[in-house]
Amino acid sequence: MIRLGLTGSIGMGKTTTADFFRQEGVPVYDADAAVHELYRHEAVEPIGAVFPEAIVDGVVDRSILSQTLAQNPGKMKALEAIVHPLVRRKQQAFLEDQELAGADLVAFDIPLLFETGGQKQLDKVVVVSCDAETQRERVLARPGWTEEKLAMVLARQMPDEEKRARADFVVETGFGLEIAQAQVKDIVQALRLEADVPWPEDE
Ligand SMILES: CC(C)(COP(=O)(O)OP(=O)(O)OC[C@H]1O[C@@H](n2cnc3c(N)ncnc32)[C@H](O)[C@@H]1O)[C@@H](O)C(=O)NCCC(=O)NCCS
Ligand SMILES: Nc1ncnc2c1ncn2[C@@H]1O[C@H](COP(=O)(O)OP(=O)(O)OP(=O)(O)O)[C@@H](O)[C@H]1O
Repeated sequence: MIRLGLTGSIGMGKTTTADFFRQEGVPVYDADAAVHELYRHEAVEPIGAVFPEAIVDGVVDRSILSQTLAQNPGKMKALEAIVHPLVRRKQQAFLEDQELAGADLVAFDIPLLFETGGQKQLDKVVVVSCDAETQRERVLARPGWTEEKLAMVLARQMPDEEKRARADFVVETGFGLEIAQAQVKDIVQALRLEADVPWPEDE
């Protein structure tokens, strides 16, 4: 089984690109979705111990958490120390399920893949990328996002240029959906060919 990482900085188009992989029949683990789920269940208690104001009706309120972090960016480290080990556990469970199901190719959509060293457990990495101005416009168009919040997030992410340099494949999302989808098809085809190569027989 080939384990493919899918990463890219904020607003680069990871979610959209992950859906193109799903359309090619590739099961995709979604780290952001895992965090959303954790904020309703396992992460509520440990986050409540450090950020009591962020627990509303028994779940983590992301907008309150964001406000706390904007006032005190140093607290992001404490949050990551709680969230990242829980996310890794969910990722491991996904991998085991897919191994049992006999999948030939699986992808892991992980925003902070390089920043957390997660690529070491994967075989190849796809970086999703576009120009910085398009990225900024996309993020600031989202409700609740400001220049300050974007700067706080970007400061904790590896620069796009460095990610591109480390990639096995780059999907360009600044030229429309069709071009990006065609690139995904090519990547999946190349990886499936690689996975099909039979091992040389023992002599
Ligand atoms: C800061 C929070 C509250 C903002 O929530 P909100 O719903 O507004 O945004 P969302 O979670 O969709 O994040 C949007 C993007 O921000 C980036 N981002 C999120 N957390 C981080 C982080 N700790 N460091 C760098 N970038 C981050 C990612 O590119 C992500 O895709 C939230 O992102 C959070 O709790 N982050 C800490 C957990 C974490 O590290 N998640 C990253 C994926 S494992
Ligand atoms: N290939 C593309 N062509 C045109 N627009 C795109 C393309 N890929 C993504 N977009 C647009 O860019 C925006 C951000 O995309 P998406 O939500 O997939 O990014 P993301 O990397 O998952 O973001 P985040 O890291 O912030 O969660 C969306 O409005 C999406 O429609």
